[in-house]
Amino acid sequence: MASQIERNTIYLTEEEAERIRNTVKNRLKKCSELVGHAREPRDLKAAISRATGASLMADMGGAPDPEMTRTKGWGGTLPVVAVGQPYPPCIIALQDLQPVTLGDLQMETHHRGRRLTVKRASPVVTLAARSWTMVKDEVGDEMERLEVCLHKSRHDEDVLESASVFVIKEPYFTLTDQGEATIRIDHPSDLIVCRDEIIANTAEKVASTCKDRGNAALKQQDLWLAHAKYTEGLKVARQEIVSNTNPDLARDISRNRAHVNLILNQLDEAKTDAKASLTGRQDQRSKDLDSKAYFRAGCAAYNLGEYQEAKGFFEEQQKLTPGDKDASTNLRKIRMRLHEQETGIYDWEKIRDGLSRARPRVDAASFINNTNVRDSPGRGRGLFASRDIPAEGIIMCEKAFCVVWGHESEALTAMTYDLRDDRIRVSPVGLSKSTVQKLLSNSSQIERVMDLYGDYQGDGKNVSWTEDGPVVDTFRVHDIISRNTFGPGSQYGEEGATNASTGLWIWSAYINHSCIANAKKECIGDLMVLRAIRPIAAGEEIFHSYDESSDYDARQTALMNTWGFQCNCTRCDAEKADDPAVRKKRRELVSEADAFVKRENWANAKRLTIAKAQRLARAINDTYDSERYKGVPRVAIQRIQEWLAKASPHFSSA
Ligand SMILES: C[S@@+](CC[C@H](N)C(=O)[O-])C[C@H]1O[C@@H](n2cnc3c(N)ncnc32)[C@H](O)[C@@H]1O
Repeated sequence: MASQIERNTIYLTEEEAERIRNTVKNRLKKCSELVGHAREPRDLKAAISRATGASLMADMGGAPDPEMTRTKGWGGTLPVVAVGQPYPPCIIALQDLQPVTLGDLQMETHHRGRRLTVKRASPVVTLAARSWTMVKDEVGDEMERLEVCLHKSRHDEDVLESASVFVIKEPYFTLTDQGEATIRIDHPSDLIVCRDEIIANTAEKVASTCKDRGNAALKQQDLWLAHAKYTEGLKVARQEIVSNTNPDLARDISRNRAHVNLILNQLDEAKTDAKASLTGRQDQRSKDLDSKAYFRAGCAAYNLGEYQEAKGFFEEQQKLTPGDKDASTNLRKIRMRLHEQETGIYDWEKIRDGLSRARPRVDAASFINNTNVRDSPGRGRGLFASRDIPAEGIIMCEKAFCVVWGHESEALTAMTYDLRDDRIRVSPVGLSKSTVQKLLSNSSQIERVMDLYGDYQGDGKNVSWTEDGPVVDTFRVHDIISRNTFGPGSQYGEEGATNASTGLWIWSAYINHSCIANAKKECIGDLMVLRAIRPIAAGEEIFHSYDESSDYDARQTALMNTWGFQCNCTRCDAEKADDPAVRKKRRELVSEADAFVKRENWANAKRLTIAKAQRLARAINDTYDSERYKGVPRVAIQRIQEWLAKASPHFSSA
C-alpha cells in the first residue's frame, strides 16, 4: 500500500513521526532491559477498577486511545501499529504443552512449551487496533493484563468478550507501548477460547444435549455458540461408545454444523461435515437428509470456486430428490462458471447489473488459462502469457481472494512503523485482519496465500495444523499484504484516507511491474480484468504499472517505499540519465498540461486554445533527448496528446 492515498493524502508532522518512533524504540529498550526478570505482582483492586473505567470510556467513545496518532492534511486520527518484529505462532497441540501460572511468568519472554489457562476478571477494553482485559489464572491469587493485537475479532465478535475462560499457548509476556506489563496475543491460533462446560451424565446424553444447545443457539442466531456446541457434541458422538450404538447422532450434528459453517463462511469444514453426515440409506427420510447434505457440500465447494466438485454434489442431490429446484438452479450456475473458467467469456452486462454497494462481490469464475507463473530473472517470479493475446484481448480475469470495501465495517487503515527500515506507512490492516480470518476459516487456502512474496518468510508456504485447528502466522500475512495488494477503485461511493478499498488477488499478485506495461487492469466489483495494451506473444512476461506517476523521482520513491525495489526498465534508464533541471522542467510542464486538460473542454475548443495545447505538447516533447528516447515512450506527453487528438484530430501530433 502506498503511504499516500489518492484524494485525501495523509501526512504526519515531523513531531508526530518522531513521537511514534520514540515510543516504539523506548518500549524495545525497556523490554531488552527486562528480559527474564520476574513478573511484578499487581494490586488486584486497582487493576480491575482501571480496566472497568477504561472499558466504560471506550464504550462511550471518549477513551483517550493511547495508540492513536493525529495526522495532518486529512486531520483525523489513525491507530499506530509497530511491525517488523515477527515471532512464530505456537505449533504444538494444547495437550502437549505444560501448564504455567501467572506467578511463573518472566518479562519479555515467549514461554515456549507452556500453556496458561486464565479467566476474565474485568470488562474488555476495545480500542481501534487491540482489545484488552484483566485475567486471573487457575490458582486465582494473581491478576494480569491480556491483550489481543489487531486480530481481535472473529465473525464480528470481540474474541475476549465472547467467553470468560481462555487458554494461551506459549504466552508472550511483554510491555505495552505505554510501558505496562501485558500478556500479548498476535496470532489468533495462540488463543484458545473455552466455552461453558456441560455436566456429563452419559456420553450419548452429553452429545445429544450439545446438539440441542447448538440447535437452540442457531435459532437465536448465535452462530458461534451453535458451532461450539455442535463441535463439543461431535467430539463425544464420534467416540466408539456412542457411534457403535447411535451412529446417526454424529451424522445429525455434522449436518447441522455444516449449515452453520456455510453461514460463517467456514467452507472447508462445511464440506467435510456435509460429507460426514451422509447415511447412504435408501428410505425416503434418509434420502431427504442426504439430499440436504449434498446441497450443503455443493454450496461449500461452489463458494470455494471448486466448480467440478460442486457439480458432482448437486448431481447427487438431484438423483436423491429429483424434483428439487435448488439442485437444477445450482447446476445451471455451475455450467456458466465452468464456461467462464475455460473460455474467459463473461456476460458483462449481467455482471454489472448484479453489482451494488450492498452486493459488491461478483458471482463469476476466474479465467487464468492464458497464463503461467515462472521465474523472472531479477524480479523473483512473474506471470507469463502461454498463448498469443491480441491488443485489448483479455489476458486473465480473477475473483479476489479477499476485498475489503471502504464502506464495510472491516475497513481499517493504520499507520505502521516498520522497525526493519525505519519507515512509517499507511497500511490496510483491515485487509490483513480479514485475510487472516478467511484463512483460519478455510485452511485449504493457506498454502496459496503463504506462497506469495513477502519480506518475512516465517515457515514459508508450509501449513501448520495442531489438534486445535490451523495456524496462521499473522506477521507473514502482514508482509504479504504489504507487497501484493491493489485497490479495486472507489466503485461504491466516496473513499478517503482512512477507508480506501483494498484487495488481494492471488494469481494477479505474480505480475511484476514495468513502467512500460503491456497490460492494464480494471476491476468490476471484485473481479479483476487484465487486458493487453498491445499484442502479447506466447512466452512474453506480463507487466502492469504499480505506480503510474509520470515523474521519475515520484515513481521510484513509491516503488521503493511500497514494493521495496528500484525499477530498471528502459524508460527508467532513459529518465534516470536526464539532467535534474530537465526533469524539473518536465514536471512543471506536466502540471501545467494537467491543469489545462482539466480546465479546457476539448469539444468546440477555439484555434487559440488548440494552439496553446500544441505549444505545451511541443515543450514537453523538447525535454526528451531524441537519441536516448529512441523507442522509449514519452509518457509525460500522453495526456495533452489525447486532449489534442479529441479536440482537433488534424493537429494532434506535437
Ligand atoms: C506483487 S509481487 C510480484 C511477484 C513477485 N515477483 C514474486 O516473486 O512473487 C511484487 C514484488 O515483486 C518484485 N518486483 C515486481 N516488479 C519488479 C521489478 N520491475 N523489478 C524488480 N522487482 C520487482 C518486488 O519484490 C515486489 O515487491
